[in-house]
Amino acid sequence: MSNDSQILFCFGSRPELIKLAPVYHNLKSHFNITPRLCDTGQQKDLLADLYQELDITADIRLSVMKSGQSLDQLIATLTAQLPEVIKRLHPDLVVVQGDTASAFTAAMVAGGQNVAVAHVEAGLRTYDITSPFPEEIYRQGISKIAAWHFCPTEQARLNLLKEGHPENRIFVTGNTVIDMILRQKNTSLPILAGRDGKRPYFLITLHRRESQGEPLRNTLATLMEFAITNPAYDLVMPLHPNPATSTVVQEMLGRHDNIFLIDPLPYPKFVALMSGAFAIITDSGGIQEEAPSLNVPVIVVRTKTERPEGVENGCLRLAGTERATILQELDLLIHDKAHYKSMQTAENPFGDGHAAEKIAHHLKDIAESYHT
Ligand SMILES: CC(=O)N[C@@H]1[C@@H](OP(=O)(O)OP(=O)(O)OC[C@H]2O[C@@H](n3ccc(=O)[nH]c3=O)[C@H](O)[C@@H]2O)O[C@H](CO)[C@@H](O)[C@@H]1O
Repeated sequence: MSNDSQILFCFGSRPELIKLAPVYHNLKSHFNITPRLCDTGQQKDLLADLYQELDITADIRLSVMKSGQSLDQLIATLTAQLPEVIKRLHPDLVVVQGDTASAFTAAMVAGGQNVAVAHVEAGLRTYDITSPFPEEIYRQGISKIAAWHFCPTEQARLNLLKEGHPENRIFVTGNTVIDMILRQKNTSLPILAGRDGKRPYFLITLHRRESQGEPLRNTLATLMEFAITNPAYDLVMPLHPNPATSTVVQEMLGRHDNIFLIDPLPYPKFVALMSGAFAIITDSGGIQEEAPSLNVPVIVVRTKTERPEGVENGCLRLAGTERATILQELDLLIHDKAHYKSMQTAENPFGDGHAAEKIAHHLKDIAESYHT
């Protein structure tokens, strides 16, 4: 590849940076290519420490967030600012990851400037644009624009083939988050004030937009009931900075002996917290992929998942957001040892830890083919 060839990564959230970091490091170490990085600023606070932890520096940091801003306003601001970035850097290829507003807008702007787009974590689908909302809209939109698709699983590839994408533009690589999790060094568990470290705990994260309102309240009331009736277990919950969820969580789960609400944790500490958990209750996407590599069962409090492979393999259970189904899954975990063991030992279908090197290899060839 000629030295002048340019790859630009555009991202804005914690999971995008976590999942793009292994690709970035592979391009640098195996091909001597340093991709340019444009951080849109969508989750500025969550990314602050992450750069240091991942040994990465962004070339461009936009500052697009305003308090109370809607996703439409964010997209409008990014649509106004990104063309200038792309014109100035003149990349041969723009790489986006996943399903955020930043990824969607970057793909749209790059596509509009006739710059090829490559999509990491392509082909995840529920085919319901209300769940996850608005991520399903963003990822379907990105697939329409992208010329190259890196799928974590064979199922994701089949989704894209069914939608008519050409076979020779789709690569099954595994998910880069597995590369990341397998390379995490053992970090000691964070000490939580007032918590006896010997008690088993459920780790909880909740932040999906479509759950806000009734589904979130149902889930939280159920978790409180579980905490009261099962005092031998602790519930530990790092709060997502989105006030729409954290305010309700504080109101409904605050001030209870075996419930610990904490600030978001730096990635290595969070991985340690996942590793030590009895089980995880979450609506996060990345955690559904990571936890099976740590042999920790996951209860997904969503009505749909775009990760059916995890349910089929037995590492994830889809509990929905209703009291009866959530309690049923939690009771099974604490009372049925064979069930717990089978979840704990189920194979992780989302990757083998070599996704990033495969993607980096393709990106190098692709960028070279576009370079003039
Ligand atoms: C619809 C959907 O599923 N979409 C997903 C969505 O992301 P998500 O739902 O996975 O987002 P979060 O749950 O916020 O982040 C998770 C990451 O954060 C780490 N973590 C967590 C708490 C903490 O205190 N400290 C941390 O370090 C954790 O280990 C994990 O790696 O967008 C991504 C980007 O496009 C997509 O890839 C992805 O499909």
